[in-house]
Amino acid sequence: MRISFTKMHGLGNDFIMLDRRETALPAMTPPVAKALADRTTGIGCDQLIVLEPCDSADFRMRIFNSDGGEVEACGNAARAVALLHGAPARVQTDGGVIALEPTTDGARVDMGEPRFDWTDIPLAYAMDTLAMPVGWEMLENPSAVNVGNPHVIFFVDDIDAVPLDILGPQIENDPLFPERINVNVASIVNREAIRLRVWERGVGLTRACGTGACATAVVAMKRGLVDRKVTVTLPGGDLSIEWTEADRILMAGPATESFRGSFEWDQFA
Ligand SMILES: N[C@@H](CCC[C@H](N)C(=O)O)C(=O)O
Repeated sequence: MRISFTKMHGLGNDFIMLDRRETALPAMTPPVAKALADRTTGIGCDQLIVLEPCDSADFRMRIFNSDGGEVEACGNAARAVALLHGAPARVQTDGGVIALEPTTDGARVDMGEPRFDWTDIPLAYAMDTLAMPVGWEMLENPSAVNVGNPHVIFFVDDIDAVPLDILGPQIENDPLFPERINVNVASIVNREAIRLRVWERGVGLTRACGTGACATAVVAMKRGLVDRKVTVTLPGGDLSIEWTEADRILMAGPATESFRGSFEWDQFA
């Protein structure tokens, strides 16, 4: 069976998008997602996104990391979905319902409410999630938050001096994080600007992580380091993040369609 896909990206964080909302396609599985995401033998992407019909919202968005694991949230892909859908929509994800709307240069997304309890991250045992009494070599005293998916955030003077390719996988797979974790290193530039690099759970270093930007912004706000609206600069570019008085995280930034193509399902199944 020949399957059509759209290749998209948000700040260089790239996606294969499959639309099952109106076309019957075979069900996605972790091994097929992993094979398609492989940059050497497949099409190649950081995340594979599947859109499906759903009763509780306008449609459902499923997210598979390049290691094949299905996860709850993806901020950059949410903006790409807004562009693909072309109209405001409420979208069911495994991390909750998000609301997205396309803009002239990308999309705006209401990512929902952050959760800070240690059971929400989740952590293996109770601790203060704003100032965690733990460390891995040069990375110490992080914060953790769940913004649909789990993040740990380290504030450092120089994000480029952190060997995130070495410490990222150690922290991602530490037993403190029973569902593994996305690892963020951030520097405060001023009260309205943050620099950020992310080691993504199930992927590795990416050009940008939308949920990482949301997670970093809200814990920086909670620590009193920045104002309630900031620009987060990632290797792939900038995102605007606001944490409203109504406890919603609003993200705005670009999204781009790269190309459309098709593949033979049996080649990857
Ligand atoms: N690229 C993403 C996050 C994708 C999921 C993440 N790797 C996880 O495992 O939770 C984003 O833009 O938010």
